[in-house]
Amino acid sequence: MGILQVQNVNKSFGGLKALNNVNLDITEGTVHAIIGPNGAGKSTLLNCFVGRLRPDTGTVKFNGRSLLGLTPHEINQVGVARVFQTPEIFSDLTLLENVLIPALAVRDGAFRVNTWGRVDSQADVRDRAEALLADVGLADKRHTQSSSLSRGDKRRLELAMCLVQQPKLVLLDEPTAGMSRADTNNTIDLLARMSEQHGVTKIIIEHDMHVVFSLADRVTVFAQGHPIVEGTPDEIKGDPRVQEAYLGGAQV
Ligand SMILES: Nc1ncnc2c1ncn2[C@@H]1O[C@H](COP(=O)(O)OP(=O)(O)OP(=O)(O)O)[C@@H](O)[C@H]1O
Repeated sequence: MGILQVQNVNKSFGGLKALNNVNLDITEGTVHAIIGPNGAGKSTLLNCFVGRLRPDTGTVKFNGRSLLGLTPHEINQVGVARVFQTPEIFSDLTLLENVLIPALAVRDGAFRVNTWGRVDSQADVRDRAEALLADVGLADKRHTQSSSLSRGDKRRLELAMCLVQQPKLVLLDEPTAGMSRADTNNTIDLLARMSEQHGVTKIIIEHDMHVVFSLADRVTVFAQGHPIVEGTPDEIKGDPRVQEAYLGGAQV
């Protein structure tokens, strides 16, 4: 049984069927990429995993437990974390403070102002936050205000904010969108190292095939709200159904 099981999920917006009978089984410890042309339903699916959208029908189970009806915070608490396309960080706070907030929130159930006052005495949480900032290459900047970071560094910070929660499943929405090739390659290296060190299961939505083929163990290709092909990167490369789905768009 996979760590995440999606069965017969449908989601419509008015007359538009964004997800059409989706079945997916994500194996624990793997990197699973979801690709497909614009409008194929990838983000809608991710939103159903994190409680931002509720499917019209079907089930989404994480470690055998239904996620449907849970709030985004509750889903976070059971071990599912999401890294957004646009980093969601607190610009006025330092990098270390940014990493401490989700660490304390996940430990205490919610972030409370009176908890903040005791942060310095929370050696375990602080040590973990500092270690993760070092992991993502931001140790030197830990006392810097986050608003001054480059886009690439902001994404690295968000990754540390995600991993400090010790999630079992991480959902990454276009982790290299808008990055230079050099920053993209650094992010690929970082994500690969994260898989080795933390063994976290990852679902990646990505348009950049270089990223997909560098990181993914399995790939599911979506078209018009439905998974049309699933396999290893080698299996889906050159599959005529995939080429057809993109209609001459991204070369797979
Ligand atoms: N909140 C919404 N209300 C109405 N239609 C929506 C909503 N969210 C998504 N859609 C539509 O559902 C379809 C699937 O969109 P979705 O964003 O899931 O695709 P995607 O594969 O993530 O695309 P992209 O790669 O461009 O991000 C699209 O036709 C989109 O316009």
